[in-house]
Amino acid sequence: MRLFARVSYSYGQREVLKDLEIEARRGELLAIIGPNGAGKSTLLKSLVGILKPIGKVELDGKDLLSLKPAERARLITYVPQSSFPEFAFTVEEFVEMGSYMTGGSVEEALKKVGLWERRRDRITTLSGGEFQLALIARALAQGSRAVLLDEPTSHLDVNHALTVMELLRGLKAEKIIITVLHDVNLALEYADRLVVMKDGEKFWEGKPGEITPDVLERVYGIRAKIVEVDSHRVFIPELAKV
Ligand SMILES: Nc1ncnc2c1ncn2[C@@H]1O[C@H](COP(=O)(O)OP(=O)(O)OP(=O)(O)O)[C@@H](O)[C@H]1O
Repeated sequence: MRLFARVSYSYGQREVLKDLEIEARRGELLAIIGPNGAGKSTLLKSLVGILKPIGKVELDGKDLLSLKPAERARLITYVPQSSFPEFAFTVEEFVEMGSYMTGGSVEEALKKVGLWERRRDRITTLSGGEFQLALIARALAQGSRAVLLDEPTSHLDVNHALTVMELLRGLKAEKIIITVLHDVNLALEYADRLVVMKDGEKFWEGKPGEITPDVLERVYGIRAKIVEVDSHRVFIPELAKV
């Protein structure tokens, strides 16, 4: 399974994606990082067809931009930034919304994220971290080949953030997984490949082990170090801005 895209996108006169090329394959977790406003969410929305970019988006050679929504839903799924729901669905009903266009398995999705026991609870009774897992279950229930996630760990404590990242690591064997992350250390630890975005362009791409502090300093406009701790690479921003 392979997703390939080359896209530009403008909001009105303002071009926020500038002929950006991206490729993702099953078996590798691709993380997109970069500062606020770099265009990360716009890129994901362009890849899944929420926005209509100029260019091409292909999944296993199929042109996603020309497909009808129901056909596209079988191939690619978007997990939006978490915002807590106001409505009174049960967890199971919420996850069923993912499967209704494609007929994917709700039970399998709930079991995969560990919410099967909570399926009859109201979605509003879940914690923020559990709700994020429900969002991922809803995406899995869609049964698509590619899942694109927008900052799935942003409201989570470190334990829940690791749970989500472990889940994604487990899913990469069966699906194309692309995730936007704000936490550089989660990206360094879990991604097989990193795309660093700045001002609507790809600023750097490579393996997490290859990125240098200089790249992160230039893209985030800070001073930083990358140190090795127990054979993990850890990004440490210098706290006082110079
Ligand atoms: N609906 C919109 N209309 C006009 N401009 C928009 C719209 N959505 C986003 N933008 C602008 O496009 C640029 C890219 O936004 P985008 O949300 O893709 O960035 P991001 O990298 O995901 O940012 P963040 O990390 O803050 O979520 C920003 O300058 C933003 O202000």
